[in-house]
Amino acid sequence: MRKNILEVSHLRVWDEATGNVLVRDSSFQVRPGSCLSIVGESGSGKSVTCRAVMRLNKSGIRQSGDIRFDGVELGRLSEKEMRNIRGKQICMILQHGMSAFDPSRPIGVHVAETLARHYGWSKSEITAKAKSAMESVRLKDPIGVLHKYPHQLSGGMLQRIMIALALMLEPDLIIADEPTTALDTVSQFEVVEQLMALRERIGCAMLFVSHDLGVVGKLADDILVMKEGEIVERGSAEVLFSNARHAYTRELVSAKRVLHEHFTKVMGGVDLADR
Ligand SMILES: Nc1ncnc2c1ncn2[C@@H]1O[C@H](COP(=O)(O)OP(=O)(O)OP(=O)(O)O)[C@@H](O)[C@H]1O
Repeated sequence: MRKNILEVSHLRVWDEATGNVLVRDSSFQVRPGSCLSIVGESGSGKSVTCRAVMRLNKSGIRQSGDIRFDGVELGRLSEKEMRNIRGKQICMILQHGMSAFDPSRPIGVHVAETLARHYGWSKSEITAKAKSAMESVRLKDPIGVLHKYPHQLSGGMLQRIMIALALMLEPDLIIADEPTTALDTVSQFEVVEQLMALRERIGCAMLFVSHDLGVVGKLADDILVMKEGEIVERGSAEVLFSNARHAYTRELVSAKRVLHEHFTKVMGGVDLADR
């Protein structure tokens, strides 16, 4: 059997200024091609965990423990080596597309620079590949979109551009931190569909953070539940949804059911979650 693509052992993250521990002693693995979802209430340490893997927490935030990506201990890499891994081997899809793109430059410039940094493609090759990837995430008029600035596009469009970029970069791991939270319901479904298609096409693994268990149910093979910086439960999605052991997980699952029933009722009986 192939080794895990990501192995996190005894990750501890703390705020140097206050001494507050943000993640206590977190260990988990992601198998190649599988999706591990981290769920939990706001402030439980999900984003800090993702940023620790990417080594992107703010400078006052310290971390210890061992993070291995494809067998390589990321903590030992120089910042330059880490930059080569980010994007090409690990792609991050963030909650707000706006924060992922430079607001002062058209989207196409960002896309071209990212691709040129990792591949030696010519300008015309980049345009052709970007056009085809953007069409496959159902973005209309891709060339027009490449000329737009981030503020001229909707949140759902920016998320799909990030997914298109991941399609072109073909990373081994995608870290998606609440990629659907800021979107309206229709865009949420479109983005989840595209993330599922992306996994199918490039076979990448995924670390998927969300507090929306409906979305998690569509994507996750395995789930970690975090609370106050600690992993309080873990297991396969199937087992966790039907047979949660921890009271907190049961609360999450039943809150999801109530929301889901309410949603079905207000939609006049149409169950979008099962589309
Ligand atoms: N730059 C920072 N400086 C100090 N504390 C921070 C910083 N970033 C996050 N924290 C703290 O770390 C804890 C975990 O935050 P984190 O953003 O990981 O939570 P989360 O589970 O992702 O929540 P959400 O679902 O709201 O995004 C919180 O108590 C937060 O206040």
